[in-house]
Amino acid sequence: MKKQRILLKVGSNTLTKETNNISRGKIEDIANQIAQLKNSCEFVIVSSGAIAAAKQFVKLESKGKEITVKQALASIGQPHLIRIYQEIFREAGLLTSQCLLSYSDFEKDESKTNIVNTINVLVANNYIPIINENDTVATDEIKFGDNDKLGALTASLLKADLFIIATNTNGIYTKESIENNAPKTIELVEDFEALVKEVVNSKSSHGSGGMQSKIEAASVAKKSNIETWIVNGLDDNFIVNAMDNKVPFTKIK
Ligand SMILES: Nc1ncnc2c1ncn2[C@@H]1O[C@H](COP(=O)(O)OP(=O)(O)O)[C@@H](O)[C@H]1O
Ligand SMILES: N[C@@H](CCC(=O)OP(=O)(O)O)C(=O)O
Repeated sequence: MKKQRILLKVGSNTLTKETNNISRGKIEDIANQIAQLKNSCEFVIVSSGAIAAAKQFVKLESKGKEITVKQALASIGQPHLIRIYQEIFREAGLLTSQCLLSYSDFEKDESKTNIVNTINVLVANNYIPIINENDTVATDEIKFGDNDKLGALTASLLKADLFIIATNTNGIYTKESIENNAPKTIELVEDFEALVKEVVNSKSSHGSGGMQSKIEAASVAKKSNIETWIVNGLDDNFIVNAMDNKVPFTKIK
């Protein structure tokens, strides 16, 4: 049986469980779910969290631009982040690798071919690629938003069967329900144009793109006929529970 290829995007908020530290418990939760699903699904992860990881260890002095400090923090935090993934995934019997990509790589045919070839070999050998933006050379993600678009571009390039975005809400809520303080999930999106009107102008403490960038990412995936699920990564077992329809989340077909 051909395995379902899933591109999982995990934001800083999910990884820190909205605290100031990377949550080993959350990474364990992700590892346990992947281990549980490994006979039917193959995973590629786009993970943020490099800057959040660095902030645990250092405070940088700088008279330079804020963006440059963030790039330096990402460089310090990325190896820590990967070390934590590697330690925890290994305990769950899973192998991991690191790939650092930037938007411009998706504009060059040769780079695209190299990305696909490398990742296919990794996956065929049961390695789980953990992708982040190469923040030293590119500032798109840390300046404009988050890894949502990187996740969507990667899902399209790798011909994923499903794109899962883990964030800190039960998917996309209706605007009216947010305003009434009783958030209600839009479970199935068919009218994409109407969806954009539901976005409210807020984002979470560690996140940067808000729901707008998730919707844009979903539209990139949709163009490649990939379904996007926006799920609450703060909950334990969020992937398996969404697959079993046990929790509210947004499905964008
Ligand atoms: N319609 C909506 N439904 C749910 N969340 C929304 C909506 N509109 C805006 N948001 C905001 O988007 C946030 C999630 O995006 P973001 O902060 O970038 O998180 P992440 O780090 O997971 O990428 C939510 O916490 C919420 O504040
Ligand atoms: N690439 C950087 C920043 C990415 C970022 O902020 O993304 P997200 O948490 O998805 O809103 C990092 O790993 O810290």
